[in-house]
Amino acid sequence: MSEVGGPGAGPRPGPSDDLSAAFVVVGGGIAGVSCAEALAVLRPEANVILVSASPLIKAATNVQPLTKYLVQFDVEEQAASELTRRCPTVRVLHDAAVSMRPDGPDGGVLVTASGRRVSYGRLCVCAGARPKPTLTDHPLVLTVRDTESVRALQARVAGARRVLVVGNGGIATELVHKVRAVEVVWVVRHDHISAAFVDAGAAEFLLPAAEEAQAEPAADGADPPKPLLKRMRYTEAPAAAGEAPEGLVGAALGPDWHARWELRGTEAARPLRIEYGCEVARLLPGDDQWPLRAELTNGQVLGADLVVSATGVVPNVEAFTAGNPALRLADDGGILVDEQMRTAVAGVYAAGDVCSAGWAQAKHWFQMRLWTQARQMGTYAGRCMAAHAVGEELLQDFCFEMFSHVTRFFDHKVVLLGLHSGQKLDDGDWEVLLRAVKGKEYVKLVLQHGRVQGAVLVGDTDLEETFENLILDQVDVSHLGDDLLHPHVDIEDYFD
Ligand SMILES: Cc1cc2nc3c(=O)[nH]c(=O)nc-3n(C[C@H](O)[C@H](O)[C@H](O)COP(=O)(O)OP(=O)(O)OC[C@H]3O[C@@H](n4cnc5c(N)ncnc54)[C@H](O)[C@@H]3O)c2cc1C
Ligand SMILES: NC(=O)C1=CN([C@@H]2O[C@H](COP(=O)(O)OP(=O)(O)OC[C@H]3O[C@@H](n4cnc5c(N)ncnc54)[C@H](OP(=O)(O)O)[C@@H]3O)[C@@H](O)[C@H]2O)C=CC1
Repeated sequence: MSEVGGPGAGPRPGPSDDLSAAFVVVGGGIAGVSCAEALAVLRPEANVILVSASPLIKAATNVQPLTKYLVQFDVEEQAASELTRRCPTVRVLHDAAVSMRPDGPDGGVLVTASGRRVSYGRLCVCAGARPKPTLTDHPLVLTVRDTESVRALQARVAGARRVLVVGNGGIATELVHKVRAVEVVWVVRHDHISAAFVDAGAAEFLLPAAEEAQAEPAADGADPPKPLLKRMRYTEAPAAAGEAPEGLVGAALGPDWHARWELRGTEAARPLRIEYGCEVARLLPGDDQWPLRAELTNGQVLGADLVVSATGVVPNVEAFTAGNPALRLADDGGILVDEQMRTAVAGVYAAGDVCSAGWAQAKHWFQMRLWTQARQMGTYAGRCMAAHAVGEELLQDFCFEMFSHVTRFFDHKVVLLGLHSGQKLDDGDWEVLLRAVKGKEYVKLVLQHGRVQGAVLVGDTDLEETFENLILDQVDVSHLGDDLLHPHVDIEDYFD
C-alpha cells in the first residue's frame, strides 16, 4: 500500500490509519480518473480519495472531437503524482478495496486489502472488468487485459510455432493483425470476422487486409521501426505480492496498445487461417508434436503452443457485492446504475466497464465496454455526485443519445454510429444502403422508414458528421433514394 497525497496528506500513514473524504472513487482506469477529475473541478473545496489497485493510473489526453459525438483521444499511463499535481484535492491510495459497508444515506466505509478503512460521503465504483474465463484453467491459455498480461503473451509468442486465437471481438481482431512469424489460427463462432463490432459486409471488406498482414514476409526478421507512442510513457511495475487480492488486474490497455508491443515468433510467415462457425469444445493433453491440443466443435483437433482467449469481459464486482445484497446486478454481471449513475445502494455510484446502464436508453444508444464510454460515464458520474452533494439533479449528458465509436482495424479507420448493425430494430423493418470500393472504403447505412438509424464507415470517408446529424435529426431522406450514397452527390449540400 502506498499513497500520493493531496492537501493534508502528511507523512505516509500506516495500514491502520483510517481516512475519510466527501468523495471516494475506486479504480485508476479511465472511468475512475475521469470521475475524480470532474469532482476536483466541480467541488474544489472537497477532498477526493482515489483508491486504485494498479500503481499507475490512466488518463485521457489529447482529446480531439471529430464530430459532436465522436471523440478521439490518447490514453496515457501516468504516475499517480501526475493526477495529484493536476488535481490537488485528489489523494491517490494504491490499495485494493476488498469490501464496502454502506452504513447509511450519509455515507459508508470502504475496507482495503491493507486493512485501512476509508469513510466516504459518496462513493463511485470504477473497478473495471477482467477477461471472461473461457478455457483459462490451462497454463497455456492466456488472456489480454493489462500490461502484465501482454508481457506474458509476448514471451510465449516468441517461442511459439502455432497460436490459436479464440473470440471474435476487439482483442482477437487486433491480435491476429499484430502477431507475426507464427502460424495463427483464428477460431470464431460466427460466419464472419470481428463480429462484435462489424457486420458480414464490413468483415468481407477487412478480410484481405487481415490476410495480407499475416502473409507478409518476415523480411530481415524485424518489422519496420515503430513510432514511439507518448501515451505509453510508463511501464507498469508488477504488483508486489499481497498488495491486491488474487486475480485483480491492472487498468485495461487501450487504443494502440499493440503498437508498442512486438508479438513475434521465429517461424516463416504463414497465411492467417480462420475456422468459422465453431468454438473450442475442449482442450486435450499435448502429444509429441504439440504441448497442447484443442478439439473444435467442428470436429477438428488442432495442436498449438498456446491459446489466446479473448471472449469478452466480466465486471469486477465481488468486492462490492459481498455483504451487500441490495446492490443490484444486470444479467451481464455489471452493477446496475440509473440515469444519474446511482446504484441501488444510497450514496454509491458506478461507472465504466464495471457498470451496466439500467436506465431507459435513448433509441440510438447502447452500452459497449469501451474507452469512450468509460470516460463519458466516469466524467458524468463525477458531475452527478457533485450535484447530488448539494441537493441538485442533472439532466442526462447528451453523449448518451447516440452510440459512437472510432477505432482502427487492420489499418483501416472504422467509425460506428447509432444502430449500425440494426441493434434494437425489429427484423424485416429496416434496410441497408451500401457503397463499397475494395481496399478503399466501405459505407453502410441502416435505414428505417426513410430515416437513417445507424452507419458503418470504414476508410477515410469523411462522412461521419453528415450521418451523425442525419441519425440525430431523423430527417426523412427517402426522396433521395440511392443518391444518399452516390459518390457524386454531396449530401451535405442537401441539408445545409
Ligand atoms: C487489450 C484491450 C484493448 C482495448 N482497446 C480499446 C480500444 O481501442 N478502444 C476502446 O474504446 N476500448 C478499448 N478497450 C476497452 C477499454 O480499455 C475499457 O473499456 C476501459 O479501459 C474501461 O475503463 P475502466 O476505467 O472502466 O476500467 P479499467 O481500465 O479496467 O480500470 C479499472 C481500475 O480499477 C482497479 N481496480 C479493480 N478492482 C479494484 C479494487 N477492488 N480496488 C481498487 N482498485 C480496483 C484496476 O486496478 C484498474 O485501475 C480495450 C481493452 C483491452 C483489454
Ligand atoms: N478497438 C476497440 O475498440 C477494442 C475494444 N476492446 C474492448 O475490450 C473488451 C475486451 O475485448 P474482447 O475480449 O475482444 O471482447 P469483445 O466483447 O469485443 O468480443 C468477445 C467475442 O468473443 C465471443 N465469445 C464469447 N464467448 C465465447 C466462447 N465461449 N467461445 C468463443 N467465442 C466467444 C463473442 O461472441 P458473441 O458476441 O456471440 O458472444 C465476441 O465475438 C471489450 O469490451 C471490447 O469492446 C478490445 C480491443 C479493441
